[in-house]
Amino acid sequence: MRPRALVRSIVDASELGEDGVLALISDVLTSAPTTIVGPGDDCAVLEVTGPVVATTDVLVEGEHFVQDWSSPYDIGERAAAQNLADVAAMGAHPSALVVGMALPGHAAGEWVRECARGLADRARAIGAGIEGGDLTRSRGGIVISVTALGDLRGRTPVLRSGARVGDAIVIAGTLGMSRTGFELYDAGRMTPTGLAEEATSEKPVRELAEACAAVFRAPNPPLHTAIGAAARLHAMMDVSDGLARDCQRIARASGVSMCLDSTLLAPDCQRVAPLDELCRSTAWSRVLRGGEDHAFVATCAPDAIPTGFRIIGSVESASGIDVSVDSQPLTGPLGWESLA
Ligand SMILES: Nc1ncnc2c1ncn2[C@@H]1O[C@H](COP(=O)(O)OP(=O)(O)OP(=O)(O)O)[C@@H](O)[C@H]1O
Ligand SMILES: Cc1ncc(C[n+]2csc(CCOP(=O)(O)O)c2C)c(N)n1
Ligand SMILES: [Mg+2]
Repeated sequence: MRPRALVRSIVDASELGEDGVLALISDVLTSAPTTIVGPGDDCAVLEVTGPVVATTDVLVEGEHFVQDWSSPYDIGERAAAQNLADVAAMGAHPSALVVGMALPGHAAGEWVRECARGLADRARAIGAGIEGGDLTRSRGGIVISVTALGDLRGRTPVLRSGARVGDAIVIAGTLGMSRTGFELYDAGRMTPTGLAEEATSEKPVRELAEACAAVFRAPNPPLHTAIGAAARLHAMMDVSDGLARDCQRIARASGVSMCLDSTLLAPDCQRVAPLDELCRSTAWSRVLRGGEDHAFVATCAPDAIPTGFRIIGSVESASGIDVSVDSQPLTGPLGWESLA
């Protein structure tokens, strides 16, 4: 099992200095074989052919992760995963990550190394390198900013604006698990050593809670499934803010209505429902409005569902209602609102 405790004692970033921290993580940051100049110079130099996709996501301590809940390795994996999911959601192959870290002076060098290891392991698993970054001081909490680049390999990008009337709405990956994990941590029911003793004694429920907590700490979206399906998909995005909110983004970008079918989402609800008593919202709400599993929601011709995707609804002509469930408009918040 990975070390989950924050190791503060070894050597502080302020003692190590920028060059010292860089030296500490340099062997962890593996560059891709095709890279011309990796970490160490003013810029990386990458071999690129054709269009490049580019995306950035910023993770802020207290907003996106909490050190009491997540290990530095988890946080590195999460930072990589959510950027890799954005690249895959365009139908592109991730090729490079560039990582900025703002660290409080007391952050342990070992913390940074573990975080870098999480980043590098996830990047390597999909064939991408960590090609550079920046280290600076933060007088607040830790901030990690990841820029990801990807290669379309001759394909056209899969946009949010491509959904067509008559398409099926399809999904690959889990829904509601990250939100369930978040609610368990937030209520103090999930602790670094597992589900609090008094929460439940049923083993399957404990295992489910652990699985949801793991998805919250570091989601594992099916990147290969999304990239492999791209040629058949008309529109796609990764679900970061909630299924309903992200369907609304596709609806608005494509000028269509996204009609979800609750019976087709029932398996997702049933998966997380055993934890209802320990959560503050219902399984249905966690599935519909919870984000951060980074599942892929897409649309495609109903007779051409790609491997690894399943139908959850249909695309209909714009009715003034962006997202409906069983023909009823959704009321209340559709998902996470970052600046609220
Ligand atoms: N500060 C900014 N400057 C320029 N463009 C931005 C800025 N912030 C967001 N955007 C653009 O707005 C769009 C939506 O951004 P958003 O961060 O919501 O992406 P997302 O993939 O939907 O969500 P998430 O950040 O949860 O992955 C993206 O195309 C993004 O590049
Ligand atoms: C400590 C803590 N509190 C709440 C959440 C939930 N959360 C934060 S950002 C976000 C959506 C994407 O936002 P952005 O657009 O900022 O990337 C969600 C669902 C969390 N991960 N950690
Ligand atoms: Mg996205």
